Amino acid sequence: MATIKAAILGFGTVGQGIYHILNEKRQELREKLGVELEVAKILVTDASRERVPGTKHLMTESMDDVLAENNLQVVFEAIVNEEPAFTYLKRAVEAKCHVITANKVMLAKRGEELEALAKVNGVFVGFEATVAGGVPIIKTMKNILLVNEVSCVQGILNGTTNYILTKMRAEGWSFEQALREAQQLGYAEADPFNDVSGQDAFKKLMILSSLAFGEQPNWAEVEVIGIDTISSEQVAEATAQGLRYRHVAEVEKLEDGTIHAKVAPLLVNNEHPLYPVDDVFNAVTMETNYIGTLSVIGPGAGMYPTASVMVEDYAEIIGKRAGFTVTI
Ligand SMILES: NC(=O)C1=CN([C@@H]2O[C@H](COP(=O)(O)OP(=O)(O)OC[C@H]3O[C@@H](n4cnc5c(N)ncnc54)[C@H](OP(=O)(O)O)[C@@H]3O)[C@@H](O)[C@H]2O)C=CC1
Ligand SMILES: N[C@@H](CC=O)C(=O)O
Repeated sequence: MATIKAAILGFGTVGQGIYHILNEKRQELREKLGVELEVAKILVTDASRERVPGTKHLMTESMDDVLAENNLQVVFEAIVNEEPAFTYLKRAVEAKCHVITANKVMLAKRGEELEALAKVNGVFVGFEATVAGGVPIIKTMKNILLVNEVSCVQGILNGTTNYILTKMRAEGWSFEQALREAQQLGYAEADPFNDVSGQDAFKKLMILSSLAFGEQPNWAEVEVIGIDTISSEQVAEATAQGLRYRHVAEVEKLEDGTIHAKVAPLLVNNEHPLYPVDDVFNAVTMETNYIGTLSVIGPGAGMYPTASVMVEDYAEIIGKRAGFTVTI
């Protein structure tokens, strides 16, 4: 049986999740895909620290070392920020590797460039994990767009902020306490300012805009308001009135063809579809011309939901490459 060699860039919450799932599902993946997968290298900033027992020999701090691996075919990327992630993935694509990323900061800005480069090099870019964690919004939207036009996308795109708002309301926790817990659970970004300021939801919204409309609005013109201005008193007051705070991202194509986007907290009553969406859950609603209104809901962050969709991307890419659809 042929062996596919893979590298994992970043070995924090998401990177470790990928490693665990690949190990736990090794045999099933081998049976479904007809190939063996071997994790050959793991890139981190500090290779002296063994995060998972038995992985020290795979660790490196050098992308040159990763790309020097003979016959490397797949690169999973779970590091942070636009650079050096984009440069690493560009080099991987030029070396004819398929790339699968969770990095929405990089993809929102450089996704089109990366996909164009991948096309030229005959490889695929998997990016399901960049938006809404374990919610399969990218593949759902790609399918819908085969037939439909999407006019508007709205939803909760950040798990950390929804978790914080839920805990402040339902448990009476302070903002700080809820954020600390979200960090411990692996939901928050390395710099959680990106979550609470709305920047993380904004980057995800821009990825959805590219997919739905083939373009993004001018970033400077998008109003982005986080949840860091909402006090415990405001949450309690809303609850007393039967209302809940939700952090909502929305992008729509107007009749004149312009794209309008906004990220901001919204007070909703019990008739609003986002009212029951609690905890780390995300929800995305699309308005389409043939299907009508469609929503997908699920865990928006965390080790296993995120890593799962990345391994699903891997299975889909390997299947496509071999000319078949992977089925259960
Ligand atoms: N956590 C989640 O629920 C989700 C996260 N994501 C995205 O996935 C990515 C990873 O997130 P997460 O796992 O939570 O983050 P972590 O902070 O837990 O892990 C980041 C990892 O990347 C490594 N790293 C960072 N910069 C570099 C670099 N320049 N070179 C080599 N390695 C580097 C770190 O190395 P070291 O260990 O040495 O510090 C660490 O292992 C981010 O882009 C995030 O936005 C997407 C969906 C959900
Ligand atoms: N920090 C992000 C992680 C997933 O993208 C979030 O909380 O949604």
